[in-house]
Amino acid sequence: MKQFFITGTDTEVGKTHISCLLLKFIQNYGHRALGFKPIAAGAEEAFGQWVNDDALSLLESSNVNVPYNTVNPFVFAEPIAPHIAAKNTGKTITLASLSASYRAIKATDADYLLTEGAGGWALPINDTDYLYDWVKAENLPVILVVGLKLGCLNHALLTQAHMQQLGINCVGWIANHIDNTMLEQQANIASLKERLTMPLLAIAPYADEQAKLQVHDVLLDALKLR
Ligand SMILES: Nc1ncnc2c1ncn2[C@@H]1O[C@H](COP(=O)(O)OP(=O)(O)OP(=O)(O)O)[C@@H](O)[C@H]1O
Ligand SMILES: C[C@H](N)[C@H](N)CCCCCC(=O)O
Ligand SMILES: [Mg+2]
Repeated sequence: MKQFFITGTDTEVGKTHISCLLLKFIQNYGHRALGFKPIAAGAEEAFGQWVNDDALSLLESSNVNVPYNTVNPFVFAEPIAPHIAAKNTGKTITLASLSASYRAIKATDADYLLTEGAGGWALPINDTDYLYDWVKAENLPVILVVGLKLGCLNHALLTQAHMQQLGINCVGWIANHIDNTMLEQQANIASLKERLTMPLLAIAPYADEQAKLQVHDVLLDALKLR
């Protein structure tokens, strides 16, 4: 099973959007692809349980059928920082519980498992640990989604610097056009290409969910599709 962790330069930068496009892209190569959203904050009650839109989108874009709770083991009603939501509801997210949930979803027959983070790279999960501690413990290769907006240079460069400090294998970044009013979009992509040491894997246009990724050949290598 090939496994990747999808992080982003911030919350609301398109991690779910890109993860869903990647799941479909991988399926076009004849593989079984499944999404995992270990921690989600912001949910509504449906079918007698709390469900989160990201997890539902990932599930819809997957071609492996698994129960909701397997895709999203930690779900909180309030759209707030998950460690605060956990504290408010008397729950604790631990590295061990994340890994136990991960073992459960890895027991499926998926060829590809894409895990979407929550928020940006440095997401607290409890008083002491961060989601990146889990990514490191699981030794997951990472794909960084850069939401193109003013401020993304700082976010992308700091994220890269921290990943390098931790010895994380970031296989590449994806430029996601989330703000069609942004000035100098191409110059910003060029600035990132000059400064990020990992390859640009794809560019996602500003568009609805049917949008196609502009795929660079390196994406196939990064995803081990060839
Ligand atoms: N390429 C795009 N073009 C237009 N809208 C986009 C694009 N990518 C994302 N969006 C929109 O931006 C919003 C945030 O995207 P998305 O939910 O994928 O972000 P996220 O990083 O997964 O957020 P979260 O931190 O909540 O998980 C959504 O409304 C989504 O539809
Ligand atoms: C609710 C939101 N959409 C995400 N699911 C959670 C974002 C957490 C951000 C934490 C932070 O860095 O401040
Ligand atoms: Mg999301």
